[in-house]
Amino acid sequence: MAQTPVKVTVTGAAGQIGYALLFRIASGHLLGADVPVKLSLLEIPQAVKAAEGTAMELDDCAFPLLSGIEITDDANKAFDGANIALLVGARPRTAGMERGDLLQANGGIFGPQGKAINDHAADDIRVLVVGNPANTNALIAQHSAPDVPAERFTAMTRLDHNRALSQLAAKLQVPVTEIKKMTIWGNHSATQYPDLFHAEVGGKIAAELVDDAWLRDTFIPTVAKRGAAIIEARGASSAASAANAAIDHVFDWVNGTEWTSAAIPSDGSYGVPEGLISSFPVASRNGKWEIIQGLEIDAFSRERIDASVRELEEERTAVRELGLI
Ligand SMILES: NC(=O)C1=CN([C@@H]2O[C@H](COP(=O)(O)OP(=O)(O)OC[C@H]3O[C@@H](n4cnc5c(N)ncnc54)[C@H](O)[C@@H]3O)[C@@H](O)[C@H]2O)C=CC1
Ligand SMILES: O=C([O-])CC(=O)C(=O)O
Repeated sequence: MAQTPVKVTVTGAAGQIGYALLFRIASGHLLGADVPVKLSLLEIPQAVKAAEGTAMELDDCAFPLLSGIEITDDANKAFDGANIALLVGARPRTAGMERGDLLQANGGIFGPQGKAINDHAADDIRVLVVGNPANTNALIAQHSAPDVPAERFTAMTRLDHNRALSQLAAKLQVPVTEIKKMTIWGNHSATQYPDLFHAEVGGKIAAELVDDAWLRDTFIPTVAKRGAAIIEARGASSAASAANAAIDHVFDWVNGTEWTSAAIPSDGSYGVPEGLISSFPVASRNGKWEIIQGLEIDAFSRERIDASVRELEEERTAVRELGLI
């Protein structure tokens, strides 16, 4: 008998990341080439028609693994029975908007979506938040879903991880596949810390293969500010690379990996306050993320991890004060 399709809900489905993401989910890249999927697209009412257009194109691909598509502006329907939720739709910061306004606006999206997940999703629901500010949006959704195990709420730093791999590979003139144990720590923001002191290239520590000035003044800021550089160059934020990273995150979560980066709820490891959704070096075993333990953190790394974690704490305090968590 054919396997029951996995229900994948994508919010912001008519947006630019949605357009790059849906076709790869439907063609088997999210879960595997033998796993049938059912897509559920959640959009705001004004964008439902555009999502319907994307669904027409999905139909026109005749993907063998795509067993159905539903489109709605009702979160309760969209997450009903969902096994995977990709929360992409978010309120972008616009001119004149204060940080508090941005958090409040996103609270109005991620709070109700978290509740709908809580009330309607399947027991094995896994949530990846892509929409910015991703870590704190994930925290808001998680707090609105008290019946879902907290560790099922994650935020995306895989794009930062992939950017770090690519920058280092270009510098050392090696294929990305030669780089192991790359880590992004902290927030998906300019304070994130891409760590070369645990990354290895051909068995050697990456930080020892590059000069200090390049690591500090070129590598770290290039990775951390890559999102802004893409916006500057394209006139729009990263879309296909963000979709690709979302695919990588979920594929590894479900199918396993020995080392990558993901923002997951802290258990207090590495001095990151419990409950913050912060990026760590992680493995995925038996369908669960585990923080890789036992790494030595020197003073240089400590300072940078702490700075990014401080920003996450400030965001948590701000959403607490707004009553969003
Ligand atoms: N974590 C990461 O590494 C990255 C995160 N991003 C973030 O991803 C988000 C989406 O980016 P794009 O697709 O380029 O934006 P976009 O503006 O093209 O699309 C967003 C879509 O979300 C929809 N939407 C808004 N509110 C919604 C709601 N309540 N329910 C359902 N849908 C809703 C909009 O109608 C729109 O179609 C942004 O917040 C962006 O900053 C982008 C790149 C990387
Ligand atoms: O700032 C944005 O919207 C895009 C973003 O997160 C990234 O490219 O890392």
